[in-house]
Amino acid sequence: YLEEENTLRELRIFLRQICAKLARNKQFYMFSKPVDVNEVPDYLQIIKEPMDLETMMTKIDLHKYTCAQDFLNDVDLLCKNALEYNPDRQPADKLIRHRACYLRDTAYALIKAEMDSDFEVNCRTIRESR
Ligand SMILES: CC(=O)c1nc(NC(=O)[C@H]2CNCCN2)sc1-c1cc(O)cc(O)c1
Repeated sequence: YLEEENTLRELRIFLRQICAKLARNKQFYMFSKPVDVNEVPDYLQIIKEPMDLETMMTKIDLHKYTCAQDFLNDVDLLCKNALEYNPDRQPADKLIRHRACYLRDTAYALIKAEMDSDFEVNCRTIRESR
């Protein structure tokens, strides 16, 4: 009903700002679009549920997120995928793992800093009621 739609609209506007800010960061370039299987051919054999910032932006527009935690669950998935696909101690893997953890921690910090906690409680209530 109307108040709920206003709340969810405000959530989408907020999440688009967070997602755009993450996508602007050059360090997160490799997380900004779906993994290119030509670049990493074995990726889909190892990672069963890929996630990236462009897909998350599309999910916002498709009203797939009804609270900030739903969005952060996809941030966690993106990060977990990078840790699983890059387990080695070699520098290339360690750098990608570091950037994935930095992206995750940045997303949580941005949302905690910029989101009213009772706004998120309101969103969770709407999510539970649907
Ligand atoms: C996103 C991700 O997790 C990713 N991981 C990689 N790991 C490696 O290449 C490691 C794997 N272990 C052995 C040494 N190489 S490349 C890569 C990636 C980077 C892009 O610029 C675009 C893209 O679509 C995917």
